[in-house]
Parts: sequence; structure tokens; C-alpha cells
Amino acid sequence: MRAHHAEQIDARYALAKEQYAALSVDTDAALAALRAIPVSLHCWQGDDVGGFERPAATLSGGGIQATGNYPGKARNADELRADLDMALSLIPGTHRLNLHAIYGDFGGKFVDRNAIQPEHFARWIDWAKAKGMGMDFNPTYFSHPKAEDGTLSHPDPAIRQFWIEHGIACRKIGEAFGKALGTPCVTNIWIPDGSKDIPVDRKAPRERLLAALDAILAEKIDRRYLLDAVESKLFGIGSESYVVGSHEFYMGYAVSRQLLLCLDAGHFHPTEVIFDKLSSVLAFVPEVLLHVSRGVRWDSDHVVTLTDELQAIAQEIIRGGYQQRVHIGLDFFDASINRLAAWVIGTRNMIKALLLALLEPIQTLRVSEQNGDFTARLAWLEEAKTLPVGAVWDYYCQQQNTPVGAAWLDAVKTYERDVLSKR
Ligand SMILES: C[C@H](O)[C@H](O)[C@@H](O)C(=O)CO
Ligand SMILES: [Mn+2]
Repeated sequence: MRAHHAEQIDARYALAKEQYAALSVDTDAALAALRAIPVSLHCWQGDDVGGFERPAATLSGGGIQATGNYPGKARNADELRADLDMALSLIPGTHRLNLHAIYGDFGGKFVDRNAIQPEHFARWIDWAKAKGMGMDFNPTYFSHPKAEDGTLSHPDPAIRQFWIEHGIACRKIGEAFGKALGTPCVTNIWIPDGSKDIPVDRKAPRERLLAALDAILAEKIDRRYLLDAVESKLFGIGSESYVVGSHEFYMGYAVSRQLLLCLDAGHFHPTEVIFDKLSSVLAFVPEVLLHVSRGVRWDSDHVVTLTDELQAIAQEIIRGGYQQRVHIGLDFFDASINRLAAWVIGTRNMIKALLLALLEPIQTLRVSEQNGDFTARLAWLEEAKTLPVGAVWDYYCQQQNTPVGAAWLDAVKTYERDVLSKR
């Protein structure tokens, strides 16, 4: 029965391949290109951004929130690894893991943020190495008593120094990941510093942040191991009137220091989109980190769905040939649905969007545009939407030994019954 199903998938793929070939699209080449694009899965979807610094730690402050109370969240790093193993088995391709600093294996001891070391992440390195995956990293500038009213822009030099030391420690950990795994670790700095109501002094915190970032980044680390990124935000919960690390601040900083700029899809005005920023920003910074997310009203972090914006982001990456310069990371946290399903839905959607972009009849589109035939350009952009991408996607999932169609949901439900419900 399964073999028959597999034959049907092959047959549907053969027909789709012919249809795309008639438009000069090589589906085999598209799938080979797709396999080479990793998506960095964010560890924090697995436990609502709690981390494992202390037993039963929860997210506090930072202007971010995971709403919902779905049962079965990971309570320690072993459970998180098991959940990730399960989720990754349902996602085609080889991807990456994006860890936050609060997710170390701390062995039951409290290790403060400025004292974390690569050894606290040795088990993650072994886990990733065994899977042939790369890892990315983030200092954690929230959920800590010293982060209650600012971090790198804090007026108190002692507090700033503590967080500078955390940033330095995290870059060392990122470097260790890069060395051990043979692929550079993108280490992304995001801080929540800001103000609920209208500040009088917008200047001094930004000057302090700039100096603190320079102190963190003072040591040059080989780009074969570590890539530094900085992430802006428009507003957070409790920082509605002012965010120190605004877009203009980090854009200027990344350009002047030639760092990666992180563009989080949920960090701009509600109707502002990031796809059109890629070709602009990449004219001035060497590489970009994406935090692919879905903003809904005030929340920047809903599970990624196959929206127009997601498709446009993927199109810009592929059309621009930016696969080596754009690092795709995910950033959402939803505690109201099965957390593994959230990873699987969001990641599969990201990959589907890339596949759609790789299957565009790009030659026809480009020639139409070059000839000024905008009628044909619009016509083909619309025709492309109903080409048989589903047949190519199913074939890819089968080829990668991952469930075809919604079969992944059965696996998640079984895992929920056998594992998550017992936590
Ligand atoms: C947990 C992450 O650091 C966080 O989501 C950050 O990337 C962000 O986007 C904050 O809104
Ligand atoms: Mn983000």
C-alpha cells in the first residue's frame, strides 16, 4: 500500500517535472538547490523561552511573551533535544539549531550569564555534530534580575559591564560551535532596552549601547567560526515609546562595523514588510540574518504561515542569488498549540516558500520585464501560483524520508500521547 502511494507520488512528480520543463524550470535542480538551504530552528519554541538556568524557569521581562498553556513543554535540555529530534524527523532537509544562552546543560548548578562557557554547551555540540547540523547562538538579555530596567544601555556602569561580559562569553561559545561543527555560528545580539513612556533623553542610552557593543565586539574572531549579528525592534511590551536598539541604530552600526544585520519580520510597523529591505540592506552589509516570524497586531511572534510576505522573502533570496549571504532563522513562540507542531508547521512553510521561489518561471518573468511587457510579467506571476508545486513538494518530502502531506501530524499526535502527555 505504501509502495503504491510512493509510486503515485513519483508519477505526479514526473508530470509536474514536464509541466515545469515547458517553462524552462528544472525541478531536479530546484530540489538540489533547496537541499542546500538550511533553516535555523529556534530552540525557544520548545519551552516558551524559559530556558534551563534554574528548574522551572520561565520567561520574564524583555517585552516579549509566550501566551498559552499547552501541556508537555520541555523541562530540561534532554527533553528539548528529544522534541527537536522528533520535529526534525518531520522536516525535509538538513537544518541548523539556534540556541539561546539560557539553554545550556548547567548540571543543576546556577551559572550566571557572565560565566557561561563552551563546556556548558558541549552536549548540544555533540548532538548537532551527530546530526551533521550547524548551530547558531544568542546572548540572553532578559529573564534576569540585572535586566529589569535595561542591559547594555543601562546608566549603571556595573550593570552594563555585567552584560558586556555576557556578550563576550557568548561570542566565545559561538566561536566554539563554529570550530566544532565546521560552519560559522551566527551569534545575534538583541536587547530589550527601552521605555514605556516618552523619554526625555533618547541620546545617552544609544551612546552607551554603541560603546558597549564596541566593547563586546572588540576581539576579532575568525569569520570561518563566528558571524556577529545585531537585531533591532520597533517596540515591545513596556517599551512602546522608545527602543534603544532601533532599526536606524543597528542599520548604522552594522554598516559601520560590517556586521550582519538581523531583520525580524515582526519588528517593524504592522504593515511594514522586510522582503523589500533585503536588496537595499545587502548593498551595504556583508550578510543578513533573518528572523522569520509573523506579526499579528502587537505580537511579533506568531507561527510562520505561508503568507504573501513569506513567499516574497523567499523570492527575494532566490531571485537575488543571496543564498550564501542570507541566513534564515525562525523566531516565534506559541504556547497555545503543540510546540513541536509549531516548529514543523513554521519550518515546512519556510521551506515550501523557498521551493515556490525556486520553481518560478524566472526566465519568462525576467524577459517580460526586460522587454517592458508588464502584462506578460503580471500574467506569469499569477499563472505561477497554480503550477503543480504540491507534487514537487510531496516528492521532496518522500525523497528526504519525511512524511508526505499532513502525515507528519499523526506522528506528532502519537508523540504527544506517548511522551508529552506524561511530562
Ligand atoms: C528570544 C529572541 O531573542 C527574541 O525573540 C528576539 O529575537 C526578538 O525577536 C525579540 O522580540
Ligand atoms: Mn527576533
